[in-house]
Amino acid sequence: MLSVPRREVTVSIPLRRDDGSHEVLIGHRVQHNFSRGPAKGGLRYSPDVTLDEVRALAMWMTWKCALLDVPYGGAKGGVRIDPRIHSQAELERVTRRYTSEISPFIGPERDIPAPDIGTDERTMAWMMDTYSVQQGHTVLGVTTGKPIALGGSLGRATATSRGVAHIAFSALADRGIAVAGSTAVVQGFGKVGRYAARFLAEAGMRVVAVSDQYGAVADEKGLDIVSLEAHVDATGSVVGFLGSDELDGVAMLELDVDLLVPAAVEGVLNATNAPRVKARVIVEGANGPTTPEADEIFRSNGILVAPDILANAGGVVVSYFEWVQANQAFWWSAEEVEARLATRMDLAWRAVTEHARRLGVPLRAAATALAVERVAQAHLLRGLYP
Ligand SMILES: NC(=O)C1=CN([C@@H]2O[C@H](COP(=O)(O)OP(=O)(O)OC[C@H]3O[C@@H](n4cnc5c(N)ncnc54)[C@H](OP(=O)(O)O)[C@@H]3O)[C@@H](O)[C@H]2O)C=CC1
Ligand SMILES: O=C(O)CCC(=O)C(=O)O
Repeated sequence: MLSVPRREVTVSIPLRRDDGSHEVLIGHRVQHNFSRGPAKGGLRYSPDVTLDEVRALAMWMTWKCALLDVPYGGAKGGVRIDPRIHSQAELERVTRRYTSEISPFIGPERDIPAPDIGTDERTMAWMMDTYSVQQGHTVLGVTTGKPIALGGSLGRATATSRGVAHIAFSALADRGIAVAGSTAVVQGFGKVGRYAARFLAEAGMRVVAVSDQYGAVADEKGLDIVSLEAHVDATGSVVGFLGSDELDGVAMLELDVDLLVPAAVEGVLNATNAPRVKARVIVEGANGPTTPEADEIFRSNGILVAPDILANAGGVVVSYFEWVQANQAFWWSAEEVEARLATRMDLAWRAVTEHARRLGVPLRAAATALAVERVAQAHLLRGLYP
């Protein structure tokens, strides 16, 4: 039961473009597991989305939620669309139609979407509104990652990156590397990469290179992340940042640094480039950035890899906090959110490293084993054929 999704929904989404033409898009929502509670996971807008990718991402959500002990199963959604070539009005129409199509399967007690690649708090607001209109009343708990003014939680926008930074500091300490003065590279400058770079720099690390889809920029003295954020807001890319050197985004992954944070897409660390990766520690901000072949190479080369289901779990932890707050209509301070997030990340880091030592396996195997055990236990306690 754990090796296959419990439910998969594929929908056709007719879109009227602003110029009057029409196209039909494909969307998916895969619910991998409900044993520990409602399904939970992001919604991705990307031209590369496939059902198989969404299946894998949904399964990772199940393990992530179990590892961090949030009371959810796992799900993921995807629409095959390039959000960069569509207007806001078109994206709104797509989001509303996709939500209508999947609305029998979502809800605060069923499945709770959140942002992922290519979606944001506005997408979650449209989804919440569409679902609420169908229900006849406002249902704040149907999505997370919403705007603060509409039932979002303080700290959700930065939560994944805070968790990544938290795990990065623990992993560097594990390798005896002092945070202040050490070097880092961050791939991806979106919702996760941008704040991860900011938090690493704030802690005194030299972030020597970052990238996006258009290329990479580098500065061996350490990039000024606050100015870089302003440049990205103004131009839409890291490329062309004043005073930086241009670099190939793939070659950037092979720089000799203490920490590498892939925070973009799957499979970027693979059998081809893994033998050339020189980072001492890799902390997976993205889901699935390392292929199994690369993982094996990192293991034999002594590189410590903090796996995605641990390293990027801060987002779903604060999504859980948002859902709890929305369902109770009682809001926490940013300090409360961040303190609770730090406690959970710390507990998970300790549990995984202790399990890894006990079993004599890498962190990914230990994290997965712990998570699968928890889900299997819940599944069996409900009865073999629930
Ligand atoms: N958002 C969240 O809370 C969570 C996200 N994740 C995972 O983190 C990863 C990033 O998600 P998120 O930040 O939300 O997504 P965003 O869409 O906000 O950002 C994605 C970033 O990756 C860049 N990118 C895409 N392809 C490449 C490439 N080939 N090389 C370099 N950069 C690239 C994009 O570039 P450009 O800006 O040019 O488009 C963008 O900067 C995904 O794997 C996601 O599943 C995991 C847990 C939670
Ligand atoms: O916040 C959430 O519910 C899920 C975030 C997500 O998609 C992920 O962790 O990969």
